[in-house]
Amino acid sequence: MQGPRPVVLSGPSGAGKSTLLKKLLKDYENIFGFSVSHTTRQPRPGEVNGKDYHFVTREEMQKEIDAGEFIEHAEFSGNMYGTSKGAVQAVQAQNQICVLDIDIQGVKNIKKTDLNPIYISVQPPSIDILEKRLRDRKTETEESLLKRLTAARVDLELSKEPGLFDLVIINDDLEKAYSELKEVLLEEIKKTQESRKS
Ligand SMILES: Nc1nc2c(ncn2[C@@H]2O[C@H](COP(=O)(O)OP(=O)(O)O)[C@@H](O)[C@H]2O)c(=O)[nH]1
Ligand SMILES: Nc1ncnc2c1ncn2[C@@H]1O[C@H](COP(=O)(O)OP(=O)(O)O)[C@@H](O)[C@H]1O
Repeated sequence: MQGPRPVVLSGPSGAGKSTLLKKLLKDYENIFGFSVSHTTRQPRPGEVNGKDYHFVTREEMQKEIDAGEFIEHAEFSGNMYGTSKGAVQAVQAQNQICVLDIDIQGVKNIKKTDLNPIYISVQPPSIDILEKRLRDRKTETEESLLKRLTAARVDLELSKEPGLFDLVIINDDLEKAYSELKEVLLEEIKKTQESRKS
């Protein structure tokens, strides 16, 4: 595949993936581009259709999956999520580093493709801290919060598989976690900046 290597950010819901990603996209506006996933979950206040997600019905999404338009898709906490070929192509067409925010099933399925990204797992310091962050975020009902915590335990267990991730970032202090993220991406950032000059 042409262009810079994509980046996969995975890890439990509430671990801080979106927070880290937003910082990265803000600091390196032209370097990184977000792969906008499809989902059947309801938008949260402030989320923008086409920017945070493509919000679709289950029927619409299944139709596109059947038509072969998705690189990967998964069921998470009662909703469908997936990366369309178009989402990745839109970023790569800009010669930007494509960043995907996907769950661990997505990671396993992306491994079967030729995308060849850098795999990073963002993890909380503990399950208790994760629960507090998810509660404080105030985006979930009690039911979806409990589902996310169950999925988080599974995620943390499966993430121990040797070689699954190139890097595990424990997101305790946000600035420290962000520095670790930038550090691992430095080479790709430099390459992309260089290619802009020539
Ligand atoms: N496999 C897969 N997972 C996704 C995709 N988009 C988002 N996810 C994952 O779905 C989970 C739930 O995402 P979301 O509902 O936005 O909740 P949040 O992570 O708590 O903000 C997270 O683990 C995301 O990484 C996708 O396209 N494919
Ligand atoms: N290092 C951190 N310390 C304290 N709170 C954090 C930290 N990182 C993220 N948060 C907060 O935790 C919540 C979950 O983070 P978020 O980025 O939404 O996680 P994810 O995208 O992985 O679901 C958010 O309210 C966010 O502001």
